[in-house]
Amino acid sequence: MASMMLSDCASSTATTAARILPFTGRPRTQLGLIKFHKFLDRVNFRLSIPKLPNFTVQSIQACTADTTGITSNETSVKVIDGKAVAKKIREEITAEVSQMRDAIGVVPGLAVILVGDRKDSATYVRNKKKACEDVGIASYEVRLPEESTEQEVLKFISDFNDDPLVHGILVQLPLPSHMNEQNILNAVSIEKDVDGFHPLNIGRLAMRGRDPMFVPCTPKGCIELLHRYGIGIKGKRAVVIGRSNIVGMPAALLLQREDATVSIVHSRTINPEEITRQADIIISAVGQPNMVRGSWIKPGAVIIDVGINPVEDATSPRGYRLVGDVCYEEACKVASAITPVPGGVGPMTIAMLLSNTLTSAKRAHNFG
Ligand SMILES: NC(=O)C1=CN([C@@H]2O[C@H](COP(=O)(O)OP(=O)(O)OC[C@H]3O[C@@H](n4cnc5c(N)ncnc54)[C@H](OP(=O)(O)O)[C@@H]3O)[C@@H](O)[C@H]2O)C=CC1
Ligand SMILES: Nc1nc(=O)c2c([nH]1)NC[C@@H]1CN(c3ccc(C(=O)N[C@@H](CCC(=O)O)C(=O)O)cc3)C=[N+]21
Repeated sequence: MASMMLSDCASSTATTAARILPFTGRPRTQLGLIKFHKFLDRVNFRLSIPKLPNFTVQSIQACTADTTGITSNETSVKVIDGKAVAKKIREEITAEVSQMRDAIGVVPGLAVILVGDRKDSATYVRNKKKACEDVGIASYEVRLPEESTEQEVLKFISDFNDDPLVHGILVQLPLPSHMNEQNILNAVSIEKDVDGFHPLNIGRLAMRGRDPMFVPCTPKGCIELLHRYGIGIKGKRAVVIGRSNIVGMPAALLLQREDATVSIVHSRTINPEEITRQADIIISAVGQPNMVRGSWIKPGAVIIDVGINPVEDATSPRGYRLVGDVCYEEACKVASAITPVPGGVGPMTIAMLLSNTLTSAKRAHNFG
């Protein structure tokens, strides 16, 4: 296994570099089965999560500084500030939550189920819980050990489905490999499916004239960014790179609903560069640092970079930093607008989760 530094795409001349991936080996800590939400108000339950995740290192292709042939527009690129937009949305949600509480004495509730002890998942769940607290949404959290059974997870889902205090249920992905993800996602009531991953919600998203109860948070956040920055979608050529159930596929469906003409690039696509270069709007959700180079981008295109890739960085206090799928420095020379990583789509995903939970509570109580 290689163990080298990943360099910035603007400065590296190396052909391979190190990529840091979440540790997927056997967990070191085993936690008992805890039905946490019943005790939430009384028990201050904390896990000790080390700051640094465990990593494995993989070889990847690095970017180089070679931008020959790229039309430069470095002075005019707009950085799409997802962090700032997400903050504004959270403020809007805070106001609505307090209105609802004052008017009918109800606060929205989000239940999060985390199975196993992946450090990245634990961090995401902690961030979601903190975001709920900040806007006044009640959060109920269940942490189950890696070796829990599917039946145990299904039982918690069933209890949350029946719990009137819970308006949204999120099962953190990925699940341990011995569990059937489909069975688990199917079990979430579509009225509480704030992730929008239930097949009925996805199916409705795909159909003309039908509306899902919820739209998946990350793709919804991407579209929300385009809207709030006044970037038109109708009639535009859009390319989505990646076709996962949670990001790429629903992002393509949403763009199509917004009247874009959509192409999807995946791992079997022949000549992805040529297809991507036709796009006015690129949404990349691949998980490969620096895959989308300056030469893949049509001058003036808008880039939404969903990728969150930890790469080694000895100069960072954490020993790593996050980069997207797009070679940011090269893209800035060609694109008209781009989301940074971090601070782009990530904070929007959490804001959309809060928004979906609020919508669910309003619907359940016929409020607003
Ligand atoms: N910002 C946010 O809020 C979020 C960020 N993410 C990040 O987004 C990225 C993608 O996540 P996710 O969709 O869950 O990942 P998946 O691994 O589930 O899917 C990756 C997709 O990328 C495609 N792909 C892989 N390699 C290539 C390649 N070389 N060329 C073209 N396509 C390729 C795969 O194709 P195929 O289908 O053929 O295998 C697949 O469709 C990750 O970095 C993840 O961390 C994810 C969720 C939320
Ligand atoms: N059921 C389920 N729903 C999800 O929505 C879901 C999931 N499972 N599994 C994992 C992915 C990943 N995901 C992210 C959310 C926020 C950030 C985020 O806020 N990122 C910050 C950086 C955070 C940091 O610095 O570590 C940013 O981009 O600025 C990233 C990634 C949601 N996911």
